[in-house]
Amino acid sequence: RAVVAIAKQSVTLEVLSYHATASLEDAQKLKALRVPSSAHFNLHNFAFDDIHLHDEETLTACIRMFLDLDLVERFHMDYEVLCRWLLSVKKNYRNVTYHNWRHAFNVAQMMFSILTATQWWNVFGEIEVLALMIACLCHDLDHRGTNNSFQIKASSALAQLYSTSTMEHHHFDQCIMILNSPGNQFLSGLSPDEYTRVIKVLEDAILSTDLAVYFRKRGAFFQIVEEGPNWALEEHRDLLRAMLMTVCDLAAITKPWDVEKRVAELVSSEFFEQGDIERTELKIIPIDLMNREKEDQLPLMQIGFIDSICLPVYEAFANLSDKLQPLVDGVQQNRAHWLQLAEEQ
Ligand SMILES: CCCOc1ccc(S(=O)(=O)N2CCN(C)CC2)cc1-c1nc(CC)cc(=O)[nH]1
Ligand SMILES: [Zn+2]
Repeated sequence: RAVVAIAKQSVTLEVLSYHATASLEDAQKLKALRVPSSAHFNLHNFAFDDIHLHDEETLTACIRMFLDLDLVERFHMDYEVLCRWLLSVKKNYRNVTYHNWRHAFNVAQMMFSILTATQWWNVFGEIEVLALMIACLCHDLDHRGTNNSFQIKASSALAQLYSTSTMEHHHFDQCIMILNSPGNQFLSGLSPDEYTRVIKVLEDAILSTDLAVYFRKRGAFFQIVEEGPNWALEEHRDLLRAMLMTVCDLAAITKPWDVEKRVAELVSSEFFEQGDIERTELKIIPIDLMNREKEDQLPLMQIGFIDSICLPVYEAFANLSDKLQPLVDGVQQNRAHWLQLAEEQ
């Protein structure tokens, strides 16, 4: 009887772990695919738009970024395990309106294009580049389309676990769960010290995607940028990585108007969906940001978002590298579009 019980339990665990990670068959299919060049995907372009890519192509594009950053060779990655890990990460994003796999993929592409355009992959080093790319792909894992304040208001299981940066702690948790899952351990070629370092940088990077953390840290960052040349010093490195995560996370605001307009539509829909749940299930009136009845205020809210959150950090980065000036120009152009819409109201 004991044997049967153990057999049953292992089946249950297998089903659970199956649920959380991709199958070997799917990994072998991805492994067999050709991986087009970064030029084919337009991956070095700040104006990159994923809309024309099929899901499979987003995965081969991720492989292309890891290959071009020389991460596969340098960290002796087993190619099939890398494929399985990418599939598992994608599988652990829910089908929510905005915070889905496509958002994570776009954030990773922006990190790739910034690190290469500025040559900052040299400043950060291979371990930190590896950690930043993993962080971008994993930074919103298992997002439910609701924000931190909703978790607290709904006293969700996640809010019981983490009282601050609730979602971001959960995203990091999910990231570690996948990295430790059988068949997904694509970092097994790293030395123990290298692995420890990657996980530390990874945790800080994912946690810094909480805008509350960005607000807390950005003053010190702007000061360093003001002071001049020694922004690249080791002691400022973690602050730089934290700000870089925000820049990549919010990068839709820098994109050509047709992209920004489409993404803003997704962001507002997800906010309104949360507002609907707050109204029906939590019996509270949602804040304007999440209130469908205040939809007409959206252009003005975007202008406030641009002026108070976006422009300061994109301008600071453009001061560090003029290669990033196109990002500031993109934000300015979108600001003009939102202002035009606000004036038409
Ligand atoms: C597009 C629908 C309206 O979108 C917004 C409305 C208001 C503000 S806000 O700066 O006033 N502020 C941000 C901090 N919150 C805590 C309180 C509200 C931001 C956005 C917004 N956020 C994102 C990031 C997910 C992307 C984006 O495009 N727009
Ligand atoms: Zn995000």
